[in-house]
Amino acid sequence: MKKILIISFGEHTGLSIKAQLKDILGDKFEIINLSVDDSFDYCLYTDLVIFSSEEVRDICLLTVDKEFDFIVLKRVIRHECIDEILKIRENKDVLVVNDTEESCKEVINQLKKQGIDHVKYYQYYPGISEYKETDVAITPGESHLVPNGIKRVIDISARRMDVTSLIEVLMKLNCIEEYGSLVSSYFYRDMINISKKYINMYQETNRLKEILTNILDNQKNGIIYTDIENRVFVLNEEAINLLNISRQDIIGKDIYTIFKELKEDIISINNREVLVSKEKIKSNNFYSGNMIVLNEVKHIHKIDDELRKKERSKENYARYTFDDMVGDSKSVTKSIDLAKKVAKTNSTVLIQGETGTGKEVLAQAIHNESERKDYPFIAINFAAIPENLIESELFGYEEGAFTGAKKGGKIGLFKKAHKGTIFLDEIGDASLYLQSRLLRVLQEREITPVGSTETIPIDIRVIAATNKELFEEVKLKNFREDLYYRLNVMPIYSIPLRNRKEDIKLLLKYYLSKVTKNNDLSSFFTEDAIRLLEDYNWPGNIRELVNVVEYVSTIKEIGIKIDINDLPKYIVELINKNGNKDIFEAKLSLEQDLDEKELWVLRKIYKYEGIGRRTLSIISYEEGYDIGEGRIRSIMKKLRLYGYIDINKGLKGTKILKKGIERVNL
Ligand SMILES: Nc1ncnc2c1ncn2[C@@H]1O[C@H](COP(=O)(O)OP(=O)(O)OP(=O)(O)O)[C@@H](O)[C@H]1O
Repeated sequence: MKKILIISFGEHTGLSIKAQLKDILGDKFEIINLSVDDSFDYCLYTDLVIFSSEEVRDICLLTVDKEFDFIVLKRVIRHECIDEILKIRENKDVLVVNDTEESCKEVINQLKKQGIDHVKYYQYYPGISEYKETDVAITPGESHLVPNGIKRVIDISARRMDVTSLIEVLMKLNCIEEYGSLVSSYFYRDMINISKKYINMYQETNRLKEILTNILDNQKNGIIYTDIENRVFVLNEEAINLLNISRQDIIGKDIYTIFKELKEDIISINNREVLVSKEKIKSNNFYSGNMIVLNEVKHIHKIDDELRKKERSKENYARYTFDDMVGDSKSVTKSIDLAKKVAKTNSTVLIQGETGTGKEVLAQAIHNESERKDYPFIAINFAAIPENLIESELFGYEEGAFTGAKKGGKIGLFKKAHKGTIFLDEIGDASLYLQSRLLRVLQEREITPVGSTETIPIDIRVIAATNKELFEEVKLKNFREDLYYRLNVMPIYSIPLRNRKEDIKLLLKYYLSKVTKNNDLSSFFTEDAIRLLEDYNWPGNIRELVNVVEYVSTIKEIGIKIDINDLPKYIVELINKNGNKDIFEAKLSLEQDLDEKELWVLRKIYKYEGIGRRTLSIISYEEGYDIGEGRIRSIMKKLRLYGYIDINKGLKGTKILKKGIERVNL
C-alpha cells in the first residue's frame, strides 16, 4: 500500500487535508499527518510528502538533507465561508486567529490572494505579546483560541486543497487515470453548489424586492428613498402620482432638482397640499440614505377624523339621547322641543337648573342630536376638580411645564373635544382666573397649553351648566359678566321635579322597569305610597327619585307592596311634619336621620370634595371614629339615597349636593 505523509503547522490542518484526500482516494493509500514540530525524519521515505504550505516546506527542508519526493499544497478558503467575511464593513480591523504565527500569516496571505482584502487583518495566536483590539475575528477552525472580548467570530474552517494541488498529488502517485473523473466531479459538485446558492439568493432577492415594492406601493403616503448622495434610488406609486412624474425621469436624479429644500413643512405640489418630511436612514449604525415621506394633508385630516371618532367610544361618549328623557308635562315637552332646535345649531348653550334635574342628560342629548354626534363629548365638573388641576386638565401642558408634569406632556380636555362638544358642568363654581381663561378660549377658539407659547386652534361646541342663579352671581361679582353673555347664547332651563309633578308617576314607572323589569306601579306600591311620592317635593329632583326606586326595590319583599312606612324615613317625616311645605325648614326632623359616624362622613365629603372611601377610612382611624372601608361604602350609599351626595366614578368623584350642604350646616 502506498504511503503519503502530510506535514503542517498544526494538527488540525493536517487532519483536514487527510480527510479531503480520503474523500477522493478512499482507503487505497496509507495517509499519515504530522506537525513541523514532530520528528518526521523516520517517515520521509514515503511515496509522497505533502507540505501544507510553502512556509512549512521551507522550515522542513532547512532541517533535512535527504532527497524525497514532495509537493507543496495550494489551499483555498472554502467558498461557503467567504460570504460572512464579505459582509464585514470596509477597513474594519479584524483579528485572524490561528495556532501559530506562521499559520496566521498563511491565512492572511490566502485571504488577500483570493481578493478578500477590504478589511485590515491582524494576527492573533497563543503567546502573542500584543495584538490589535477589535471585536471581529476570523479563524480557520480554531475558535477556541479566540481571545476574550470578541463579539463576532467567523469560523472559515480549515482551508481546502486547490484542484491543481490535488491533480499534482494524483500525478505524483501515478493514479491520475484512475481518479481523474472523481476529481472533476468532486470540484464540479462544488461549482453546482455555488450556482445553486446564487440561484436561491437571486430568487430570494427577487421575492423580497417584490414584497418591498408591494408594501411601498400600498402605502397611502408617497415614499422616496435616496442614497447618501441624494440620488433617488426607489419611490412608490403614490410618490409618482403626487409628483406627476414618470419613474424613469426621477430614478438616479438628485432629489434637490425636485425639491428646493427638504425640511418638515407643508408645501403645494401640483395644487395639492402635502406635508413633506425627510429622515436619515441608518443601516448597522451607518448613514445609508434618506427617506422622504409625502403625506397629503387631506389624508392627515381623515386619520385625525377617524381617531376622534374612535375616541368617542371610550369615556368621552355621550350615552343619553332625547329618547332617554322621560316626561310628558307641558313644560318638559317645551324644553325638549327647544333643545332639539338648539342641537341643530352650533351655538353655545347654557343649561340652568337645580341639582338632579337632568342638566347633563340634556347636554348629552343635544350633542347626540347634533352634527357632532360622531365626535367626543367631554364633560368636566368645575366643582369636583381641585382648582390647581383644572387649568392643566382643560388646556393640557407641555413636557416639563411644572414639577411633576408627565413626560411627553398631557393633552387637555379642550383638545380632546376637538370637533365634538365640551360640557362645562357647574360653571358657576369656576374661579375668576379660570373664567378669564375660558373667555379667551370662547372668543379666540384656540387654546394655549400650560407652559407653551404655541396656540392650537380648536373646533368645539360648548355647553355649560350650573345650578346657581348665574345672573345673581354676576351681580354679586362672583361671575364675569362678559363670560355670562358669551355662554348664555342659548339659555335652556331644566325644570325641577316639583314643577312637573305629572311626570312623577311616569318616572317611577320608567326607573322601576329599569331596576326590577316591572312597570306596573300599582302592583309594586300601595296607592297611599304613590300618592305620597307624588305629593313629595323632591328637592334632589330626578336623581333623588332614582335613588328612592333603587332603595325600595332592594327592601321589597315578594308579594308585599311597598307602603308609606317602607319609604325612606326622611321622606315620610318631612311629609308628616310639614304637609309638604317648606321642606328645607324641617331641620329638627332631619337631625335624627344620620348617626354620628354618618354625619362625620358627610362633613368630610363637604370639606374634601372628591375624597375616596380609602382616605376617609384612614382619616376616621386617625380621628378616633374607626370606620372600615365597607362601612364607609354603605354610609355613602345612604347619603346618596338621602340626596346628600352624588357618587361618580373618575374625574367627578364624590360630590356633596345642595341638600347635603344644608344638612352639614344645620
Ligand atoms: N328626563 C329624564 N328622564 C329620565 N331620567 C332623567 C332625566 N333627566 C335626568 N335623569 C336622571 O336623573 C339623574 C340626574 O341627572 P343629571 O346628572 O343629568 O342631573 P344634573 O342636573 O346634571 O345634576 P347636577 O347639577 O347635580 O350635576 C341621572 O340618573 C339621570 O339619568
